[in-house]
Amino acid sequence: MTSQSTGIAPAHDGTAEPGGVQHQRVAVLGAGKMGEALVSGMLRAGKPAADVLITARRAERARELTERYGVAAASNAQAAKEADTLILTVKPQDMAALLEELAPHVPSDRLVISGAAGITTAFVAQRLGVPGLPVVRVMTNTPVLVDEAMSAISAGAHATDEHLRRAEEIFRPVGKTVRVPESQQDAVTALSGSGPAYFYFLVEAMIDAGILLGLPRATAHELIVQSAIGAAVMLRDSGEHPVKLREAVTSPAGTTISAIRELERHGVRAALLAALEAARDRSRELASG
Ligand SMILES: NC(=O)C1=CN([C@@H]2O[C@H](COP(=O)(O)OP(=O)(O)OC[C@H]3O[C@@H](n4cnc5c(N)ncnc54)[C@H](OP(=O)(O)O)[C@@H]3O)[C@@H](O)[C@H]2O)C=CC1
Ligand SMILES: O=C(O)[C@@H]1CCC=N1
Repeated sequence: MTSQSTGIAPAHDGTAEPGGVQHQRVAVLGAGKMGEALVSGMLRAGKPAADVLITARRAERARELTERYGVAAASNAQAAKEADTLILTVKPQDMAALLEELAPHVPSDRLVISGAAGITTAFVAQRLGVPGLPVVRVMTNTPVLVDEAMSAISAGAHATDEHLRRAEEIFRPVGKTVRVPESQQDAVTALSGSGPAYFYFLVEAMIDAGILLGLPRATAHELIVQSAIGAAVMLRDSGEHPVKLREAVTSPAGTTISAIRELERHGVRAALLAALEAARDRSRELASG
């Protein structure tokens, strides 16, 4: 473990600060892609850099983040001591090792938020071994980078409404939040956690179709990306069911129905059902390594 330590200000007494939990110190443990996105989101939302800590496995990565965001880097043990809320953003496969390292250092008044696919709050609580420790599980997604994340939040055995609200305060500024029972988190991971990848995949395939039809790649890209944005905004803002929106595009004996017939003939709907089921199953497996 080569976690870095740079000068960390004295620990905050979060409760003594005006503004409540906004002023509590948050540590992002394992600040990779998602961890960095969360750090940048918290700072965009107005959290002072002095209230955010990061940990990284590589010194170079820690330095990169401290230079880019002005946040302090700490070892995992220091972060557990200094921060009120610990957000774990390591890969599921690295979670057991991180928890083993953290276990001797986590005081019982910390809130632990796990953002890893498949990792249950029970997995985290059992390995930390701190009686009564509140653990919250959150599945967010990469649009956290543009403040359009979908984050689903679940309480572990000792997490109260207040803990869920603290998690929401962190994730709401970077998008939408919903509360779900933890039993739904593997399905959530398959839908919204991985979801952006499916849309990128579709866009990529449609751009290829544009090439097949003889369009320049740049033109195909612009046409499809703007169509995706327009469709997404209509889905969000019209409140209409997607079937209704699709029917409005689909003229009798027109072009769209010819395309839909091919999508159905090639089993695209069935492929999506199977794909998301596979993602849900993989999420279930991740806690077992
Ligand atoms: N990417 C996505 O779209 C989404 C990811 N998630 C979840 O978020 C988590 C992170 O994913 P992502 O950001 O893509 O992954 P990354 O690999 O980019 O980030 C994880 C980071 O944790 C670091 N790390 C590993 N072990 C330790 C340790 N013991 N101490 C400190 N740092 C450590 C890694 O270091 P190193 O660089 O050396 O490997 C890496 O930088 C995963 O659990 C994933 O399931 C959730 C929703 C969406
Ligand atoms: O692919 C993964 O495992 C992660 C979790 C959800 C999105 N990306």
